[in-house]
Amino acid sequence: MLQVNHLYKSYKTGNTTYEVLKDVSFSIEEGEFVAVMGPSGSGKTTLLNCISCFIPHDKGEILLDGVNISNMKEEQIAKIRNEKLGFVFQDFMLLDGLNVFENVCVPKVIHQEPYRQMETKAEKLLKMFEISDIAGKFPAEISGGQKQRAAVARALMNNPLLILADEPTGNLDSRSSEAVIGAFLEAQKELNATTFMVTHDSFSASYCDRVIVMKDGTVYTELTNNGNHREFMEELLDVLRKMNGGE
Ligand SMILES: Nc1ncnc2c1ncn2[C@@H]1O[C@H](COP(=O)(O)OP(=O)(O)OP(=O)(O)O)[C@@H](O)[C@H]1O
Repeated sequence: MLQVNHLYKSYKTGNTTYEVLKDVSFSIEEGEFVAVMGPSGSGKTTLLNCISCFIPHDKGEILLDGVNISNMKEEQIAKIRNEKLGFVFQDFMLLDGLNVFENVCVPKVIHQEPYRQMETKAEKLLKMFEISDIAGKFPAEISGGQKQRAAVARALMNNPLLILADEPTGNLDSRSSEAVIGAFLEAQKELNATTFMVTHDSFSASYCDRVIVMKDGTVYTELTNNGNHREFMEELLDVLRKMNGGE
């Protein structure tokens, strides 16, 4: 589904060039839920922004369902973002003037989809994420966990090939985080959704199939979940501790 091959990205500040991604390679299969973790400054957001086509990379390639989306033209990028990718952000990015139902429908409105079709799909997603009862409420009237579940529903409206989530539980307490991770897992189970999530939260990451750990702009290691999320969380915490120089 997603293949990242020998990706390099640097930022220029004045005369200085900072290499942030250095030969990053990995792949994600269809239907996988994968997290990327690592210390602050290790390049996680930069990696996500390159895959999202928000910023160009210097070298290497990014293949989405076999199509090379590296450094495409602006129009093509917009099409990929609208049709192939779904986004979930740390601060929800819901539109304050629209209710939950309308927010979830936004991607379909952009596509000018017939109302009845759009309504059926939105209702299905709201039900799946247990937010049907708040469909008529506005973002200011609902909890953070409910906002993020609405954002996950919105990301799924166009049946994207890949959902990109940037710290989706970063602003949530542990109960709400669990509900949001539950929404990603439900999307995986019911819709075979593929999700790539940047997170600092080992608890959330421990529900993923795989975790890619980054350090200094490279892939430090990849860990696979054996199905026991408690054991996986211990394993993750252990690797992060060791990487940070503990023991
Ligand atoms: N636009 C930019 N211009 C210059 N340097 C940047 C820019 N964006 C990020 N950086 C630098 O690139 C490095 C990697 O940043 P990035 O945000 O990708 O790391 P991260 O792993 O996501 O960190 P965090 O966990 O703190 O969000 C950092 O040293 C950062 O200061």
